Amino acid sequence: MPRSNHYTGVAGHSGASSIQPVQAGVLLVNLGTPTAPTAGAVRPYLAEFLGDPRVIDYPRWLWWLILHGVILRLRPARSARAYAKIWTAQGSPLRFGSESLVARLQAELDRQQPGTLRVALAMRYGEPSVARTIEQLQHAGVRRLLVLPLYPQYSATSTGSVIDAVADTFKTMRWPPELRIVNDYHDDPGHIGALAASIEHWWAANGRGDKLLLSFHGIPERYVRLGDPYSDQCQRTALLLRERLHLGEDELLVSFQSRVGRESWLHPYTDATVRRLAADGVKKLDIACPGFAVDCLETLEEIAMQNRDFFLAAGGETLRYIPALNDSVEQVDGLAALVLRHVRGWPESTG
Ligand SMILES: C=CC1=C(C)c2cc3[nH]c(cc4nc(cc5[nH]c(cc1n2)c(C)c5CCC(=O)O)C(CCC(=O)O)=C4C)c(C)c3C=C
Ligand SMILES: [Fe+2]
Ligand SMILES: [Fe+2]
Repeated sequence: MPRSNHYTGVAGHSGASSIQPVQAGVLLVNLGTPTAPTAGAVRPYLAEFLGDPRVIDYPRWLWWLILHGVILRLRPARSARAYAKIWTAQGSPLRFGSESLVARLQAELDRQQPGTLRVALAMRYGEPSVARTIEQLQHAGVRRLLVLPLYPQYSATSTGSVIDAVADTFKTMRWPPELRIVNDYHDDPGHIGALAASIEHWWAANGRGDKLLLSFHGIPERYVRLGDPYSDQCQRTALLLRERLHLGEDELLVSFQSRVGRESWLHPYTDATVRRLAADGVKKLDIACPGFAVDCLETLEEIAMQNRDFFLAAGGETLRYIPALNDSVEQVDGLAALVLRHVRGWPESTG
């Protein structure tokens, strides 16, 4: 393949003069979501997501056979039924929640530092893609790019994959912008403060359960053995949050959800934990999912519906899901502070 055909030219940069000088682009990246709650729309989404070697690292030929021969025949219909339960008039919660967060973050950054930062949203899988969004920022004159994956805890399967997508895009550009990538913000004081405030506000409005369970998305334990810091970062977030909320060790628990496949994933599993708590006599259980910046299938369906049913069936009385930070003032303020810290030192001119 002639490499030169892949490069996007610098022509797009000429757009810079027609708008206010933009100092830096801020690219928020979330996972991505199907375009409709149907098997036909879920299949290509799952094919891209589960075809990513960062997510599933089996030998390509073997995994290709399993993925296309078995999983993509069965899972799309099942996942579509789950998506249908949380789909709204505005579409997928992950998508409109992320869009609203980006709009509010732009407004807040404009208020604090008028005209200097341009915020955009990309999805790791599906649209708007990382490649197309970076190219649009480049066309708008952005010569400095801060990438902020919306994953508070680093995992190679999530954040690492966003880094791949950015690197792949840069490979196609003749004149890529300067680059900074936030690896994680699991212990960022603004973020911990935002989580604590949102849980406290929710308790003030709705009362408090007997225990608070923090459920994080799981990953295979093998990935942690290979050096993924995800598990440590989840535990650290939980500890910092427990201290901020002044809770005892037995009042706040951690578990891991959304296991896929046969390998052993991070323990304890959320479904086994809610059943055990009910069996131990816990009647009112509150669950929050601090690893998810925005509500999505994994929180609204898996936690608020499926795990609620498990808890009630095992003898619990009420399981209440405390919403993600979404586009709240707490999240917007926390991320605005994080962004301003990370762009510090980038000079005024657009280069
Ligand atoms: C099979 C391997 C998977 C790994 C590893 C994994 C890690 C991981 N995922 C998130 C965040 C989200 N995952 C979401 C959905 C989802 N996750 C997997 C599989 C793995 N995730 C699948 C197959 C799906 C699709 C739904 C399904 O069929 O069950 C979502 C929600 C998307 C939405 O549209 O609402 C998020 C968000 C993280 C943070 C992570 C590693 C830490
Ligand atoms: Fe996932
Ligand atoms: Fe799930």
